[in-house]
Amino acid sequence: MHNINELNSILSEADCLVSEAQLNEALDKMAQQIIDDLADKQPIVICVMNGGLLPTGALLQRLQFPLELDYVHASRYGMNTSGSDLNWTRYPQTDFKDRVVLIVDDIFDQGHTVEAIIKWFEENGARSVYSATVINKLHDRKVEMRPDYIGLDIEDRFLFGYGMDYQGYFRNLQGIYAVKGK
Ligand SMILES: O=P(O)(O)OC[C@H]1O[C@H](OP(=O)(O)OP(=O)(O)O)[C@H](O)[C@@H]1O
Ligand SMILES: Nc1nc2[nH]cnc2c(=O)[nH]1
Repeated sequence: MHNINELNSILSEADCLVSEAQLNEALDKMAQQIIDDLADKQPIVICVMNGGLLPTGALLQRLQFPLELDYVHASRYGMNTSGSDLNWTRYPQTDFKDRVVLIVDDIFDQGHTVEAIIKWFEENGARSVYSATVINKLHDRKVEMRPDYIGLDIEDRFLFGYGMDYQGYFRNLQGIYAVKGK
């Protein structure tokens, strides 16, 4: 457990890059695009834990059509930050063979996570795989593909809030912050 005074000063000194209102506007636009494309496709929405939790909940509230929900946990950070191999600790339980799948995550940074998850679903029998991330971080260290639905482009800093953690904390914030000086 971290010192609460240190955590509070990280938050109070951080730069707020995206407000709750800006997040909601971006989520509304993403949801409308998803509705236009998938409302008649009975997709399986896949939340990529842990970061995808808030974005998935926010999108689901805006998607009032027939869909199913499942989640995966597949992570490269903390294990091997340079490679694209994922450490899967939870596979989906819903039968997605020949189904349309929508992957939802918080951030598309280098893109290895979303790219590898899409590939896994495609190789294991999904009919088609779409992807959505609230944040796209702007830099030139990325994989070639891009998510089908992106909320906001953000500068290349260490971010937290709205799914993203600072040392395990602050995933719950209704805004996106950058650590001071980073
Ligand atoms: O685009 P990339 O460079 O691959 O990075 C993005 C991934 O990193 C974070 O997850 P992380 O593996 O840290 O796990 P978490 O969701 O539990 O925080 C985030 O939630 C994305 O899944
Ligand atoms: N918390 C956090 N996780 C990430 N995973 C990939 N990029 C980031 C980031 O900027 N912040």
